[in-house]
Amino acid sequence: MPTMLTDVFRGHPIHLPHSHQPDFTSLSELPDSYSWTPKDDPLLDAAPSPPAANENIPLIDLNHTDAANQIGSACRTWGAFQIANHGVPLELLQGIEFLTGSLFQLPVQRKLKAARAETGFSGYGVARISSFFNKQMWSEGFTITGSPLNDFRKLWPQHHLNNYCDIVEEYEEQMQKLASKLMWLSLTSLGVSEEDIKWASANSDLNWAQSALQLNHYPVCPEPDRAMGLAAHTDSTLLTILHQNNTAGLQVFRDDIGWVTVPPVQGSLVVNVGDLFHILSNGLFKSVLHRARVNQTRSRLSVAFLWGPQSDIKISPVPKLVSPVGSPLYRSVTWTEYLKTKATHFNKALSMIKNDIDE
Ligand SMILES: C=C1C[C@]23C[C@@]1(O)CC[C@H]2[C@@]12CCC[C@@](C)(C(=O)O1)[C@H]2[C@@H]3C(=O)O
Ligand SMILES: O=C(O)CCC(=O)C(=O)O
Ligand SMILES: [Fe+2]
Repeated sequence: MPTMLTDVFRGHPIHLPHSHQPDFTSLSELPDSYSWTPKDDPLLDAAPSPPAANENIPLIDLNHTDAANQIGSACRTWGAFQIANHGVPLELLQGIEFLTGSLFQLPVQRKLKAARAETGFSGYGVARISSFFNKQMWSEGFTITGSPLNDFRKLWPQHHLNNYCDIVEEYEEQMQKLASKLMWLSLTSLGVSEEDIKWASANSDLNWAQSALQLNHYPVCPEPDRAMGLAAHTDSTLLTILHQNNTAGLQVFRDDIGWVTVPPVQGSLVVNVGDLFHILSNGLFKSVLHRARVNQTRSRLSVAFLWGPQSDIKISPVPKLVSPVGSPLYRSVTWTEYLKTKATHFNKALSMIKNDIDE
């Protein structure tokens, strides 16, 4: 029986101060515990230098005949891109955004009834990565995997439940199909076909994949320049698909440029390459470092669909992408093993599974 995502953190309790979650709306000044300096995050002020300030991740039309190459190129240079004409109905994006908004509008005491347990996976709370930082993040989150019914029951009266569960189910189904399509488009650009990765066959019913939804809320903040919504991290996924509301905040990092803000484009979705796709592509696709900043006048919502393989699937560099004389850059790893490594070593997880290669 493969481990499900719900079991991943069983042996890895993380003490997270959910119960200290403030009522953000009541704070008119930024408490010191929320004020970040470069000591708390060395990349904090890596701003784009003026000549590069106009650079941005590409917006790719999925109906374009050259979409596969454009996606491949974006995965290599940015590790992120936006997509239009992705086929996910606008009403569904509006539906999940409405659900997310109404969840975070609930009083803190109600949200805490569905708090994520220390060894648990789903529910309400601060970001899992909070334990790696001295300062707190100006955000709250809600993680869902599988049916959200049990958690939603703790939040809402019966008459909302069917509708909200249907939205989540439909959203996950659409995202699942889209993620598989995007993975195959980007692999095609590298000359990799289904023959090369049998477990991920595009024609299978996606039984090999599993996912989680991360709902994020970044409340209005009295001093946004000193606060941090979600600290810099890479996702552990193959791919992450993100819907953001119409408030900017997501930033991606490029070594040669610095932090670049991803502007919200109505109806489009942001796609991030995660660590497992970086491994699968033998380092050709970049798992992108990203973070979320906050805003003084507008609150921000985002919904991240975190997508990876079932827990018994070993991910390793596709042999075709390892040069005939070279060796794979990474050892093989399952998503579960990787999430556990990440839960202990955070942003060092990827380098921990790197092979030692003699130059
Ligand atoms: C499957 C997962 C990926 C994730 C950890 C999680 O168990 C569920 C939440 C995900 C998330 C979202 C915010 C950033 C992140 C680093 C975190 O702390 O929780 C990611 C995790 C990840 O991709 O490693
Ligand atoms: O809110 C955002 O834009 C980023 C969210 C994110 O990175 C995540 O949930 O993993
Ligand atoms: Fe992320």
